Amino acid sequence: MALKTLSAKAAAALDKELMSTGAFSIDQLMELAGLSVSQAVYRVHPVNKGRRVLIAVGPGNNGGDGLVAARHLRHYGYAPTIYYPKRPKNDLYQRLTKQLEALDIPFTDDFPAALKSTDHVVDAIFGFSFSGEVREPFPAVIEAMTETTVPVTSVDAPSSWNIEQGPPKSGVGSSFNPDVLVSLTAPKPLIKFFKGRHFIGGRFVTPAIARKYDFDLPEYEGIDQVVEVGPNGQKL
Ligand SMILES: NC(=O)C1=CN([C@@H]2O[C@H](COP(=O)(O)OP(=O)(O)OC[C@H]3O[C@@H](n4cnc5c(N)ncnc54)[C@H](O)[C@@H]3O)[C@@H](O)[C@H]2O)[C@@H](O)CC1
Ligand SMILES: [K+]
Repeated sequence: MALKTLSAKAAAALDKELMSTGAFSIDQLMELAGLSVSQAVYRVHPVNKGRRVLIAVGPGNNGGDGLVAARHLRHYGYAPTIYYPKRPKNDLYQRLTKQLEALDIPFTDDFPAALKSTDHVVDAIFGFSFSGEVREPFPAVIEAMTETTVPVTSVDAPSSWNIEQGPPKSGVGSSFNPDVLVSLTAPKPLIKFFKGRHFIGGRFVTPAIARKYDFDLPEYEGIDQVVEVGPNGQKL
C-alpha cells in the first residue's frame, strides 16, 4: 500500500500549523529535519565508504536542513564541504553557518570542481516552495548533479522538480534522478517519478496533525529519525 502524499500547498500549511498551534519554532523543526537527513546519509553511505560529502545549499529552509545535516555528519566523522552561493541575511541561517565555521567545515564557490573530489552529494537546494524554471546560479549545479556518478541524496524533493508534476519535460533537471530521497513529514506527489531509495523523516508530526492532513505517520523504529519506504512511498 502506498503512503499518501502531501501537495506543496498542504505541506506549507502543515509547516505553518506546526509553528502556530503546534508551538514549535522553525529552529526545532529544521534541527529534526536535518538530523533525519544525516541519518539517511549514514544508512546509505556509511562513513567507511568515504568521508567526503558535498552539500549544495539553497536559499530557503531546504538549504537550512542541509546546513543542519552537515553539522551532524561532521560529528559522525564525515568531512563535509558546503556550496552556499545565495545566503539570506536571516539570523537562523547565519547562526547555522557560524556553527559550521566553528567546526572548520570548508565552503566552496565552485560546485563542479568540488564534485570531482567527493564521495557523496546532498542536494538541499529547493524543497516544497520551488516553482518555475531554475534560476542562476543553480542550473549548472543541477546539471552537474545530473551528470555525476557520485551518489546524490535529495532533501524533500529532487531540486528542479515540480512538487506535483515531477521532473521538467525538457531542459535543466529533466534527466535528474537522485539516488536517494528523504521526504520530510510525508512524500510529495513527485514521488511517482522517483526511482531510487526513499526515506521518510521529520519525526515531529502529531497523530492529530497527520489525521487533519490525511496521511499516515511512518512507523519509526526505536530511536531512528528515518524510515525506509519504497520509491513511491509503499511500505517495505
Ligand atoms: N514541516 C516541514 O515539512 C519542514 C520543512 N522544512 C524544509 O523546508 C522546505 C521548504 O522551505 P521553504 O518554504 O523555505 O522553501 P524552499 O527551501 O523549498 O525554497 C524556497 C527558496 O527557493 C527560491 N526559489 C523558488 N523557486 C526558485 C527557482 N525557480 N529558481 C531559483 N530559486 C527559486 C525562493 O526564492 C526561496 O528563496 C521543505 O522542503 C523542507 O526541506 C524544514 O526545514 C522544517 C520542517
Ligand atoms: K532538495
